[in-house]
Amino acid sequence: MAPALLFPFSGIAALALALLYLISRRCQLKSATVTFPPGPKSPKLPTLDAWVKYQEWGREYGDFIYIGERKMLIINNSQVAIDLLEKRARVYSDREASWTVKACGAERVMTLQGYTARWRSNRKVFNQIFRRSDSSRFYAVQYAKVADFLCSMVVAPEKIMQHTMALSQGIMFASLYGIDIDHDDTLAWRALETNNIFGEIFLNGFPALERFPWLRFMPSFFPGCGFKQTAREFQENFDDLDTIPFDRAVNNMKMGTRTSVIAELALQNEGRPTEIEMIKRMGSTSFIAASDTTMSSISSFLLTMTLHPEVQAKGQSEIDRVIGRDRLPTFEDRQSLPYVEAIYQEVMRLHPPLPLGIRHVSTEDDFYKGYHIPKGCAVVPNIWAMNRDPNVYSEPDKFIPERFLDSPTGPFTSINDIYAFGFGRRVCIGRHMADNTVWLTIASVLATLHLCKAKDDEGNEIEIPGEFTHIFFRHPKPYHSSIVPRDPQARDLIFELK
Ligand code: HEM
Repeated sequence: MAPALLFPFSGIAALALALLYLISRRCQLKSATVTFPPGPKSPKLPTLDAWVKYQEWGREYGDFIYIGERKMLIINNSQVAIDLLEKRARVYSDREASWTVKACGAERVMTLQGYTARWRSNRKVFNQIFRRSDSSRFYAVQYAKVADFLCSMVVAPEKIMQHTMALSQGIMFASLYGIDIDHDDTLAWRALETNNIFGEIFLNGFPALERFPWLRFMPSFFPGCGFKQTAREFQENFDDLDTIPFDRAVNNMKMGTRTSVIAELALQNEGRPTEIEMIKRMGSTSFIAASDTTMSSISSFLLTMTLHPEVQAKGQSEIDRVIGRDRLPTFEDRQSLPYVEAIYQEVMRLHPPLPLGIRHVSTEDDFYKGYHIPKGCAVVPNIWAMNRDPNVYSEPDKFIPERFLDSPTGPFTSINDIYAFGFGRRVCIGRHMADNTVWLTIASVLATLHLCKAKDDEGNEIEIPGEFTHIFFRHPKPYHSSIVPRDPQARDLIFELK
């Protein structure tokens, strides 16, 4: 038979097969006595260190736990996360559309948008800026801001937290808008406040509103409507973050004083209001998504170096051997510094800034390992537990960078293996930039600074409890330490850069 004649039959056959597949899948779903994955019945969900509790439940119920009452699946095992969130990304890439998100107008933040055409368009805009192949466009800012950071750490080491936040925020503002901001700039405060509310939105939402959605129609003074004030603050802060830096960047370019990634994108899209809105939102969302996370990773590194002087010394000696003492590390040196890489990997393993990632939501009924996962299920990747899986990591709670040197793949693995950046189609879009910022900071601090415990008036070391925050974003709590240049040569190097 001629191929042209075969065509309609093969089309019909394909259709019939697809139909059969759908029917058999439906039957599969129906015939099964719908067994949900195991999990505690009506548990009280923890608000503090939830990742630890979920890990404990994992020991009792297995690698994935279902909380029926909440339609929530908690994943404690990386292979399960890969199977569902990556291999079945078509089904598991939605986000929760809560009343809280709506009340805050937070659907404009890409991170919270459903798996829709709007999200896809936004992700394309982000990708134009943050794709791996263009990461080098941020190098100059990253070098400059890390150099500033080293100076600040020497000048006022007691303000370690402020400097770390200023570094994370500063890199983002300068990279996108070409603007330098101080940590006390209004925009920096706006971002911090917005992030705090963001944490609240992610964590539990506004419980009263979630329970009684009709409260959204009530005035602010109505009992239970306190959330309205928070929602208003979020919107106002976000409006400012959307517009103030964007306008400054565009003005700077018009005046010919400074160009920037955002201003150039805006120019290319002049007269296209929808695109301009997306670009504005890309800026503010990046800023919010980047600040606490990057700050957390760098803070965790600083704390671990203070607590593990032997690791710090090994990192320093690798840098001295490979690079010498008369310059700072650059991105070109990265592949020659396996121990520094192992330190970076170990920080990201033990201290993921978002221990529970960001929930994905399923858009179809699904079956996995004989269990039913219903449509609309919120899937919580417990990155914290995955990274402490005793079947993958020996002595998982200990900080041992050598584990990456000794692993068959070595420390230079794919960025996709760093679960701290999330999974599948929703994986962190800024991960290449973040990876570079955190690595460069680690290498530069090791090259120039000495971190150790502070001493009291009697010369005794002040113990560091090594505590971390417990809610949503996880980062070290303030502690006392001593930060000084490694020696006069390092001091000169730091101040020469200024
Ligand atoms: C150490 C730093 C960072 C960490 C640990 C981190 C981690 C994460 C995680 C866990 C997610 C959720 C992924 C998922 O849903 O599976 C995420 C999403 C996201 N991140 Fe990051 N992030 C970091 C830095 C950044 C930076 C610098 C940007 C700048 C653009 C950024 C922008 C975003 C955005 C926009 C999303 C939402 C993606 C989406 O929903 O499609 N992040 N990040």
